[in-house]
Amino acid sequence: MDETTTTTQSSFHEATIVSQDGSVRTLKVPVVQELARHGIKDVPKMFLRPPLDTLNTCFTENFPSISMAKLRANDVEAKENELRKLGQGFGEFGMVLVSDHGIPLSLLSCVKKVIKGFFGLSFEGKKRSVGTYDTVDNMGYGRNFVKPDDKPLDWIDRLTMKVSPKESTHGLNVWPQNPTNFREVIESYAEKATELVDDILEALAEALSLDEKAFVKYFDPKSREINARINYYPPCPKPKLTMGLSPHTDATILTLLMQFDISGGLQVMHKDKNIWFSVPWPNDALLVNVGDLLEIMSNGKVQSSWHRAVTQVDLERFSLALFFNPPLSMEIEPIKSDDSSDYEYKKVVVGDYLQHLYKVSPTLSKVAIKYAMV
Ligand SMILES: O=C(O)CCC(=O)C(=O)O
Ligand SMILES: [Fe+2]
Repeated sequence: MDETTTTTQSSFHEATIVSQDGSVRTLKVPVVQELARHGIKDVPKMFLRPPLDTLNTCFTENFPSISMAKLRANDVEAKENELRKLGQGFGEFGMVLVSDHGIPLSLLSCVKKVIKGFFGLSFEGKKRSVGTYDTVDNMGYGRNFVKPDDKPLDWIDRLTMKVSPKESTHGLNVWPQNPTNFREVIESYAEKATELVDDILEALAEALSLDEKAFVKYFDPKSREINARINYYPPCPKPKLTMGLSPHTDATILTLLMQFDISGGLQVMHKDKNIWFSVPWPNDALLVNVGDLLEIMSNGKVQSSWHRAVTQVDLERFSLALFFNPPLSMEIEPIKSDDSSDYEYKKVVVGDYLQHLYKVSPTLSKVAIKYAMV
């Protein structure tokens, strides 16, 4: 039978719910892709929330954007200019768009193709393709984040995999088997993306007048953690009453995002203006997002972004996030520089910080980072 015709409206993800008192139970959550496929008009209550402030969202042509080609070239003046934009963008929004990134467009096309191949399968087909994830938290297809009882659920389907270190997936059936080249393609992309992220971290160190290796030295190629998450936001009949991805910061050093098929959806809070901005994301540009750990390491000179994804009526959207982290057992702290004497952040163990963030999430504003503040 055709894979795409075997779905039913009664497909569910199993979501683990942790209540305030610590008790744990499992909730069956409708698969939003299946709801959208069946053209539902009434969004189930568990996804509804008070009307969104979307009318207050700002649009700007001047969103921070850097050219990697200029940053990597030998033209001193052009490089200085990109370094300034990088530092400024990370300081104001906690993110910058990256053009001329050097990752072949043919590879980006392959990434889109395998992702669409997977999400084009029926629900049962997807489950068969990915196998089970019994021992890895938050990995796998479609599990929702662990949420307190009363919080509305996000309008999203997800697929999360460990990319690095490779041994960490040993024995687990963590990658889709269908499409057959899924893993190979995403790993090739992650390899190129890692070079890009290393270059950005070196550039950032230069922009902040730190030693060039100040950040990348935490990123030993053998031990660093890279997770990949595909976010799929199907069309939603009630965009003002739902959220694709609730406001959050990423528990990373950096996150690299690519998106398709449409450019709207991601919004970010401006640090001082306290207004949501829609990210004007050109085709084929990538987006690099500051996570909480880089905020700590830079002693607040760059800020992790407070961001969210909204839903849209007739449009579907995919994004692929690569989350870059040091090993969970590593300690990080603000990097000493000549001009800093006051440290606003303290030493934390990466894994402890991540656990803290997941424990307190979701929150209405950026509070998890306070755990790492003096
Ligand atoms: O869909 C997007 O653009 C944002 C995704 C995101 O914030 C995440 O995966 O952490
Ligand atoms: Fe995020």
